[in-house]
Amino acid sequence: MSDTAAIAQLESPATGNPGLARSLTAPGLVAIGLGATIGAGIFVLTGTAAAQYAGPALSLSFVIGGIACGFVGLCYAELAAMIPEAGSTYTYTRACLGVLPAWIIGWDLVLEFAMAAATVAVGWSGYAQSLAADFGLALPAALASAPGDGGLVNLPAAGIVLVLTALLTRRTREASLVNGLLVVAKIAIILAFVGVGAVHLQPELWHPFVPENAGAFGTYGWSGVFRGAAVVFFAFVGFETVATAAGECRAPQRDAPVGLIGSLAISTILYVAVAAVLTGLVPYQELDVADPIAKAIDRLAMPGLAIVIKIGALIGLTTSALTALYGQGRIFFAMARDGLLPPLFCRVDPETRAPVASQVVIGLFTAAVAGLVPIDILGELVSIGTLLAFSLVCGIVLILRRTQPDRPRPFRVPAATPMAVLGILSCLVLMASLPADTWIRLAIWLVIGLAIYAGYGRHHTRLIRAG
Ligand SMILES: NC(=[NH2+])NCCC[C@H](N)C(=O)O
Repeated sequence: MSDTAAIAQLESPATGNPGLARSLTAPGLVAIGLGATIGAGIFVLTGTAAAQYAGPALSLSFVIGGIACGFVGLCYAELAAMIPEAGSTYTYTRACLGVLPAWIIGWDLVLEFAMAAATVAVGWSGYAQSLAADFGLALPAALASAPGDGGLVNLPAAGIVLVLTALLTRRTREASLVNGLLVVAKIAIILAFVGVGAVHLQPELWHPFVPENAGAFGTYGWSGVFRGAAVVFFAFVGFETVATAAGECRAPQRDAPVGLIGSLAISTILYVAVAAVLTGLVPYQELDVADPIAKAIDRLAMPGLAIVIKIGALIGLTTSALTALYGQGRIFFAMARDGLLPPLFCRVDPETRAPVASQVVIGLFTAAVAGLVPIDILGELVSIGTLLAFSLVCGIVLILRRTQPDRPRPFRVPAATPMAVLGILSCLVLMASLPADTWIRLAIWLVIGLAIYAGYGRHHTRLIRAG
């Protein structure tokens, strides 16, 4: 569980609460960012992205993703420092554009959070099964993967979501220390992989660096590099969690951007290194597996290390899924308070002060998704949903510079107009690189959201505003 700031805010629903301790410094923010960010993207999706889209050029895909997030990160920093109710994209949209756009974005954020949690859970299941196999244990095939992947239900994926949900219904105050330790463990594992792998590299596997396009957009070639970037964009999702903690840092104008860009830079460097090592150890065509890092280590015939790495991956995936589930609870909390969702979602348990009912509903939904949908479909849906939210954040920065030029901005994006426009453009390019199916799924998701708004939110926000 990474962001204590968010927890504190949830525990005292009056947002902008003066009681929030301003205790976080830049390194603490960087740790929050890394805790929320490093997970299934690097441990799982790198495999398919290299095998199906980018080949060895996957490291370049990560560079592209990192640059796009850099523009967006600066925009987040400006909004986080400016709108003290810094919650999430939902809160910014609600404050700047009104109820309907806020609902659309809030609904879109379900992709970025609940669906991300489901994606990570499927990745967790892959590593857990791979670890169990090292000890001769295996699940019946029907319980090992989703229907689209040849099973009936992915039981470990659904199970981990339910376990984490149970955790989230409890008090989570001392979470930050634990988070710090887990982040260190996660990074140590990645560095160990990069270090050991670097010694055994077979550079000839990097040639050709950009494999020739196989005749369809996105299958290798430069379009494959961009599709790879759009798919592994998932790996960057979560760095913006730092923005939610801006209200708790000592000097937000300095620390928020350092925290955002710092955690982004560190994760980008780690990702590029992992992608390079991975594709230098295993022919990219063979990486189409649920546990690519483990597969690479298996080749080195170091069984001890393989087990350590798998455990490390499981730890990393657990924190990533936990923060995503937690963040979803918090977004629904804000939306329910505005009347866009039933009051159940902002009910806080008097004893644990956690939004218990809401976490349970979210947990059941997410567990079902994790049990039934294959990881590539989920990951791409998360990427497109997040890219949409990110481009909106850049747009809001631009709109507010027009409409509210005098509002105090403790942090200002340098060269705001070009930066925000570049942010929007890079998000759009990545979205455009995703398969048509993903666009259709996004459209269906948004239509369902609009129907719910018409049937529920529209009437209830009016009531709340009138009362
Ligand atoms: N707040 C979130 N949406 N968290 C999910 C983050 C997913 C993370 N980037 C990963 O690769 O596992």
